[in-house]
This record gives sequence, structure tokens and C-alpha cells, in this order.
Amino acid sequence: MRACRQEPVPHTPVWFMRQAGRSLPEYLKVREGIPMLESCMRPELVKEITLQPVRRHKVDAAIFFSDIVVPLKAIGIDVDIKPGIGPVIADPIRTAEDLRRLRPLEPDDVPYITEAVGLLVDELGSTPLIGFAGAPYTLASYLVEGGPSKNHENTKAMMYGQPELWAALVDRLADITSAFLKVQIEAGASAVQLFDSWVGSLAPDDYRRSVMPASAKVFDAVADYGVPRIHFGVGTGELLGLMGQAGADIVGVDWRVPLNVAAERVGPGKGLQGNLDPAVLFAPTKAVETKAREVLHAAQALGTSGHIFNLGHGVLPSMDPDALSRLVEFVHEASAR
Ligand SMILES: Cc1c2[nH]c(c1CCC(=O)O)Cc1[nH]c(c(CCC(=O)O)c1C)Cc1[nH]c(c(CCC(=O)O)c1C)Cc1[nH]c(c(C)c1CCC(=O)O)C2
Repeated sequence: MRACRQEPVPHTPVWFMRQAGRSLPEYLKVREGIPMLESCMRPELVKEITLQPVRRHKVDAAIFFSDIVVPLKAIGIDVDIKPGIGPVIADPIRTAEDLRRLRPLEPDDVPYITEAVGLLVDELGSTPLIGFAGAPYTLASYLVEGGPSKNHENTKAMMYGQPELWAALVDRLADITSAFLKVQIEAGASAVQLFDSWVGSLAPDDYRRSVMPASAKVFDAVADYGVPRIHFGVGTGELLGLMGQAGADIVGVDWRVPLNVAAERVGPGKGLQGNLDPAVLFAPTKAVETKAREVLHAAQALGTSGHIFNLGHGVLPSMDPDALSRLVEFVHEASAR
């Protein structure tokens, strides 16, 4: 939390996107036979899965175990998460008529989120819990395409061809996302991360015109709580400055842009999170440490303690959990001040 506020820290804090999940045998064990979205609705299970990587890796933060499509499911969208594929939407949103199915999210739609966050905050003590949600563009991409997409062609066709419908769609999603984050913050989450995983598919002008207003609406909606707001996407080198301007306090960076370059793009007053290439974890320990040290050195360009160490994207299911635990220890030792 001090790093989020760019205050002095004893060492650089570290957590991993997707630290909970299939890389951990204890996760596979408790999830056995329970579909992904159902597991997100069982508070005791959510608590256990969220705590697993904190216990094992000694990371400095917990990330709430849920999924970006949980609020969509909660308002009645027919969505499922297919193993090895990702979220699949039975009836994609393509017309003004379809848009009516996206009703506002009320806290009563997600009582299991409030309960799970409450259980976790009690258990975590001084370790912060990071809440999260999907950003309007990434959620819109799943809703319009009907599932994961490489080129986002239907999404972009709507964005370029029906700008009013598109604006209405991302505006509704901004409200749903804001409501989902508020539930987590009010239940005790210490910080929030807005995942815009697929926004790197856009050119800066299109981002500024068609996406930034909706993302900014989300950041504004939670501004008064004073909790740090992290914003992350993949392949966003050209968007980093704008993603900061949208209202993030900390900008997440993937491995394609060194943190010293990212610091220039994001500008003063904001922190950075990242950005070790997840694939580095498959190399021998010495190589992992060399690459991790490069990340720590590049972060010094910030001139403040506003760096949170993370991977440039999520933990991969085939990763060796012990390599992740070793990396946490290394980051703590190599950055000790
Ligand atoms: C794009 C996206 C999704 N979900 C999420 C994003 C943004 C982050 C990113 O860019 O990776 C966010 C997410 N999903 C999950 C978390 C949990 C917290 C954590 O980071 O540990 C978080 C933060 C759990 C999950 N969400 C999912 C799993 C795997 C489910 C399983 O165990 O089978 C987990 C642990 C399912 C999911 N859900 C989604 C995908 C692409 C998948 C993977 C599908 C697959 O490969 O099987 C959509």
C-alpha cells in the first residue's frame, strides 16, 4: 500500500497476476468437480483459493479469486467459462435490442462477493486484498464476439460502424464495472485493479475516442474511496500514457516496454506495476534472477518507491510454483533498502 502511494518501502512489494489457479496443486485439489463460475460464488472456497498463493509464495498482496465475467453472470447474461478456452457468451450483444439485457448491477446481485471479501479481510490481517474487475473494452470484446477473439473484428466493426451503439455499450459496462468494484471496496478491499487485457489491440486515437471515456468513468466512480487504482492491459506500449490519464494511480506494464521507458510515457506522479516476462520463469534460476534484477533497476527511473513487482501478464498453468516462490524471495532480498 505504501508503494501504491509512492512512499518509502523496506523492499519492493511483489504479487503475481493469476497467482491463484492452475499452477498450484492445492488449487486443482479444491476446485475438483466444481465449475469455474460456480466456485466464484462459494465464499469459503473463494477465501481458501485466494489465500493459497499468499501462504505458499509469501507474496505481499492477495488478489481476489473471481473472474471478470462474474458481474455479467450476476445480471443474467448467459456466460460460461470453458476450460482451456475462456468466457463464452451464448447470445452475443450486437444490437440496440441486445443492449437491454445489460441491466445495472446491484450489490444484492453479488452477496457472495461481499461475504467472500469480508472473510478474506478478516483472515489476511495486514496483507492487502486487491479487488478487480474487467474494463469496458475487454468485457465488450467478450460480449460482442461471444467468446475469446484474436482480431476483435465484430467488436471493432461496432466501434467504427455504430459509434452510438458502441458508446452506449461501454457506458453501461462502465456502470456495471464501477458497481462491482464498489462492492469489493465497501467490503474491505485495499486496492483495485481494472483489467483491460485486450485493449492493446487499439491504436491510441481510437482508444482516446472510443474507450478512454468509459474507463475514466470507472476510475472516477471509485475515486472518493481513496483506494489505489491499478490499470493493466497487454501490448499497451503505445497506450500507457493514456491509460494513466484515464485515472489510474498505478499503470501495469507488460514485458515489451522496459519500466524506465514506461515511466517516461506514464509521466510523474504515478506508480508502475510489472513487468517480468512470464516465460522467463521457465529458464534456470540464475536467468530468472538476472531478468528480475533488470526489472528492479529499470524501475529506479521512477525516482520514487512507486514500483510493484509483478509479471508482465498472468502466471501460466504449467509454471513451477517453486520458481515463483524463489522469485518472491529474490525480489525482497535484491530490493531491500
Ligand atoms: C481476460 C481475463 C479473464 N479473467 C480475467 C482476465 C483478466 C486477466 C488477464 O488478462 O489474464 C481475470 C481473472 N481471472 C481469474 C483471476 C483470479 C485472481 C488471480 O489473478 O489469481 C483474475 C484476476 C481467475 C481465473 N479465470 C479463469 C481461470 C481458470 C479456470 C480453471 O481453473 O479452469 C482462473 C483461475 C478462466 C478464465 N477467465 C478468462 C480467461 C481468459 C480464462 C482462462 C481460460 C482457460 O485457459 O482455461 C477471462
